[in-house]
Amino acid sequence: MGQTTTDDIRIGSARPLITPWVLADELPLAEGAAATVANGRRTIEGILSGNDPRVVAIVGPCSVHDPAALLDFARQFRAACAPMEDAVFPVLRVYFEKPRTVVGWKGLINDPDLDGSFHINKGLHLAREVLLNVADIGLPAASEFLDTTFGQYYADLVSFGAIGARTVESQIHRELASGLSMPVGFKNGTNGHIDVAIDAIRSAAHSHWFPSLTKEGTPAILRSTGNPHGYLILRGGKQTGPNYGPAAVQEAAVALAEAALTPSLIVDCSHGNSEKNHQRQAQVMSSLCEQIQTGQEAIRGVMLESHLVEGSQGIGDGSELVYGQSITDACLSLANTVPLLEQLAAAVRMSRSG
Ligand SMILES: O=C[C@H](O)[C@H](O)COP(=O)(O)O
Ligand SMILES: C=C(OP(=O)(O)O)C(=O)O
Repeated sequence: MGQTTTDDIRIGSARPLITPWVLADELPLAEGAAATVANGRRTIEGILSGNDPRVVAIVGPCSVHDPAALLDFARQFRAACAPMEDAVFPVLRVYFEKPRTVVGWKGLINDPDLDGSFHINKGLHLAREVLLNVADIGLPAASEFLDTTFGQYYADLVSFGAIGARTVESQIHRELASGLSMPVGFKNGTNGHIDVAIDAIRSAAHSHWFPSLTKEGTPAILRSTGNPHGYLILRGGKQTGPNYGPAAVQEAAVALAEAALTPSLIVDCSHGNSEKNHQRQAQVMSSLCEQIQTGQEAIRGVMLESHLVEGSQGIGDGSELVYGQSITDACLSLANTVPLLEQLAAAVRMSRSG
């Protein structure tokens, strides 16, 4: 009789994973792109820490599934924002990792062919390539870090990181954020409570020791120095409902100040704040503009889910998709997003002049 098996009983198969070093060697970061990333980080930090009067606008599809459509969006978004750059700093939402409520497509890295073939090495290549192209267009990128090691493959190309509502309470994500090189936004929890995000900002500001991967792919214990640029993102939630209104924003600003943090936050117009109706993002933006105009200084950033084509579509087998339409959360079209950004720019200008 053989030895009783106790290990890897539920691991069906394994494939080799490329190392971050090999990927960066194949897709290196050139000086021009590095400058775009670094300038983006610096500007976002300046705005969120209250030293730059502009507002950060993080805009783009819920998820990237078609790199060509994302880059098409990026070029049009950049051009549309050019006349507003005195008031609104544009950042492209470039999300590759999707946290699912139960199950579903988990993003371009996990399943780049959209068909359950899970070619993760291909997904990592595509993600890095997309981010290099976005930097070449001249836009800083924002992305959610979900897997705690994937950042090693592409974080050098990201100007703003997000920790999502489903992982904000997770210690390993707080450790990860403590070592990230860019400012990081922490969403309130899916129930809407902001205390967990404030705890996360405080935790990530500290140094941590945690296991990860070196660029060469070796397991290592890393020591972070702590991230002083953690910010709250209000996204509404199931128990509290939306939290973009004047009372909720003021309450959040007070809670940040009480925790000895900069009373500066970002409002996500989508998710719990739109109650998953993408068109309601316009209502959220109107309220934010009114608050900015009437002197609410805590609102330093907004997030909008937007793509070339309004709405969303089912993924099917991935072969018959409408170009430029989301396959995860429904988005506003870029055409319907630009007037909201113009409204925001006008509110920012007005608040500064008065
Ligand atoms: O942002 C995207 C979604 O809201 C998030 O991934 C959860 O999606 P799901 O509830 O459809 O799984
Ligand atoms: C999943 C997301 O948001 P949240 O964590 O707020 O649900 C997202 O922004 O893609």
